[in-house]
This record gives sequence, C-alpha cells and structure tokens, in this order.
Amino acid sequence: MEKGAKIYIAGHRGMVGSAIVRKLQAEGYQHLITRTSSELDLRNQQQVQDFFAREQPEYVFLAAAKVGGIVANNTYRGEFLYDNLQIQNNIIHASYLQGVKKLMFLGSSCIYPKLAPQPLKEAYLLTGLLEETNEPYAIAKIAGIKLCDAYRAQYGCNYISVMPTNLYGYNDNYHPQNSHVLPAMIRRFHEAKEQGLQEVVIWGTGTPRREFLFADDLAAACYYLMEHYNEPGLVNIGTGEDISIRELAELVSQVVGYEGSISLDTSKPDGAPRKLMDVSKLHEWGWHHTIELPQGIQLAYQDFLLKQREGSNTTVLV
Ligand SMILES: NC(=O)C1=CN([C@@H]2O[C@H](COP(=O)(O)OP(=O)(O)OC[C@H]3O[C@@H](n4cnc5c(N)ncnc54)[C@H](OP(=O)(O)O)[C@@H]3O)[C@@H](O)[C@H]2O)C=CC1
Ligand SMILES: C[C@H]1O[C@H](OP(=O)(O)OP(=O)(O)OC[C@H]2O[C@@H](n3cnc4c(=O)[nH]c(N)nc43)[C@H](O)[C@@H]2O)[C@@H](O)[C@@H](O)C1=O
Repeated sequence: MEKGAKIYIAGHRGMVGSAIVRKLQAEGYQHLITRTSSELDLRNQQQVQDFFAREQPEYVFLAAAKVGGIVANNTYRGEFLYDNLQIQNNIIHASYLQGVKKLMFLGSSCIYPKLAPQPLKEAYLLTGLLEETNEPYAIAKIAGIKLCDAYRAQYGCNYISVMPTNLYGYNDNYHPQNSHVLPAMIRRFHEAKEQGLQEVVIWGTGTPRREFLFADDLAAACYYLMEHYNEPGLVNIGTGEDISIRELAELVSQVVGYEGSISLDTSKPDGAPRKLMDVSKLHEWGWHHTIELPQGIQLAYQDFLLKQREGSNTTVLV
C-alpha cells in the first residue's frame, strides 16, 4: 500500500479496528478513512454504496462486525447472522463496484468444525458440523470467505481472508455477559478483589482449551499480510499455543492479584472443546507473534484500569 493511499478501516472504534489504525499510523499512513456505526450503518446497502462512491477508498480492512462471546453468540443468533451477512456483503460488493485495489476480510477460528482434528488447518473448512452456540456467526463468516473467493474468481478482485484466533487487548468489551472469556475474567477477578469476595465463578467445566492473541499482534499480522499475501482461501492468525479455561482463570487471578478461590458454573456452555490454530502457513509467509499471554494480560489489565479511572463506559454489546 502506497503511503498516501486512501485506506478505509471498517470498525475502527472496536478492539481490532483501533489496533489496525494504530499500526497504520505508526507505519506513516495518513489518509485513513473511518466512520462510526451511527455515522454509517454498514447494514444499509444504499448508505454503504453512497459512502464508497463519495470516499473512493483504495484499500479496505473489514473489521466491523457483530461480535461477542459464547453467550452473546447463542442469545442474539438472528443478529449475529443477519448483521454480519449484511455488513460484509455491502462492503465487499461496494468495494467491487468502486474498484478497491485490495480488501482484507476478518473471519474467526469458529468457522472450523466443532470436532475437527487439532491443530486446525485451513484445509478443514467445511469438513464437518459447526459448534452450535456460534453457528450463525460462523455461517456468516464462511459466507464472507466464499464471497471474497467468488469475486476473485469472477471479477479478479484481490480480496483476502484471514482467520484470527480468540483475541484480547486494548479497547476490549468488558460486558459481564456478552464479552469473551478473557475480558470477562479480568473484570470479574478485579471486582472480586475490590469487594473482598472469597470466590469467583467461571463458566462451564474449565476444561475447554483456547488460544489467545493480543490485538496489536493481530493488527501487525493483518498489515503484514495486506502487504505480502494475495491468495484465495484463508490464512490462520494465532500463536499456535493454547491453555485450558481453568489455567487461564488462574493466570488472570495472579495478574489481577486476587487471592480467593475459583468455582465453576457448569450450567453455562463450554462451546468447542478445543480451537488450536495451525499457524504453519502464517509462519511460512514470514509472520510470527511477539506478545506472550502473561504479558498481554498485564497490558490488557492496565488498559482496563485506565478506562475505569477515566470513567469511560466499557463497550456494551447490546
Ligand atoms: N474479538 C475476538 O476475539 C475476535 C474477533 N474477530 C473478528 O475481528 C473483527 C473485529 O472484532 P472486534 O474488534 O473484537 O469487535 P468490536 O465489537 O470491538 O468492534 C466491532 C466494530 O464493528 C462496528 N460495527 C458493528 N456493527 C456495525 C454496523 N451495523 N455499522 C457500522 N459499524 C458496525 C462497531 O462500530 P461502532 O463502535 O462505531 O459502533 C465496532 O467498532 C470482527 O470481524 C470479528 O469477527 C475474529 C476472531 C476473534
Ligand atoms: C472468538 C470466538 O468466541 C466465541 O467462542 P468461544 O471461544 O467459546 O468464546 P468465549 O471467549 O466466550 O468462551 C471461551 C470459553 O471460556 C468459558 N468461560 C468461562 N468463564 C467465562 C466468562 O465469564 N465469559 C465467557 N464469555 N466465557 C467464559 C466459556 O464457557 C468457553 O468455554 C464465539 O462465539 C465466537 O465469537 C468466536 O469466534
């Protein structure tokens, strides 16, 4: 991407979009285009087409989506399917109509079958049944991958798809029910420490395993692939290392300085038993993560404390 290029970052106020903006600014890009959802509702086709016709972006990072943790995915099933299909269809099609030079679509590791062999290779897409709690979100993400590939095949569009593992970092969503596990635990252990509680309850059996990537590492990978990668299909982005939810709870409690006990609410869903990414393709293309989990949790916790001190409303999904 030329330094003067017009680059649209969809979802720039979110955790990932804001990390991509920071990365592009650090690399010296000055012509970044952004809109909040109240300025531009990406579910609205006419608004999106008018915006693209007016702004004429040359490159697009598609990091806007309806996003949330396991309970949000399972509760707002209609919104996770409809909103995500609308947002991605509108942006991808408007990009085609306006001749965008290159677009990056962000999917998720939940596109893989629930019981796929581990680690998850890109080739496992569409080889089995999806995990029930996030099937609507996963179906939308799979449609996004296939739309990028179809527009490449039919129209020659250079649209690439990346599949991030579970993410965390600055500007995360700390909603008690709708967030992902890592921000949920940071908040819950912090509040338990503040209130002197003897016990913190975590969801599920504690046995599922998850892989976590710091959002600024993801942004660096997205920039790197935008610069170097021009292939159909998908590429995983992760660390290639995972941890059980029980071990994660112990790690978060140490970082936060909580000294009480941890118990389980097994009425809550576990979701996929494991989602470990095979990152050999990413490594072969020349990118490797830099922030390890204990350091990343420290950074995220500092950001959480800062936001609390500033009295800013932590993002609430619905
Ligand atoms: N978080 C994670 O663990 C993972 C995320 N991903 C993917 O990364 C991408 C970004 O996720 P993340 O940053 O965590 O999500 P966030 O919820 O932090 O941010 C999502 C952004 O999307 C925007 N958005 C949502 N709906 C609309 C709409 N109708 N019109 C316009 N903008 C809208 C919001 O804009 P506004 O703030 O202006 O309302 C928000 O800033 C998504 O594609 C997600 O699927 C993939 C794997 C894991
Ligand atoms: C990124 C990915 O995120 C979602 O999938 P998920 O990985 O299952 O998401 P999660 O972070 O919410 O949970 C991970 C694990 O952790 C356990 N868990 C314990 N205690 C809490 C807790 O307090 N909150 C949450 N959310 N989970 C908890 C929870 O029971 C589960 O076993 C997809 O829907 C989809 O959005 C997607 O792509």
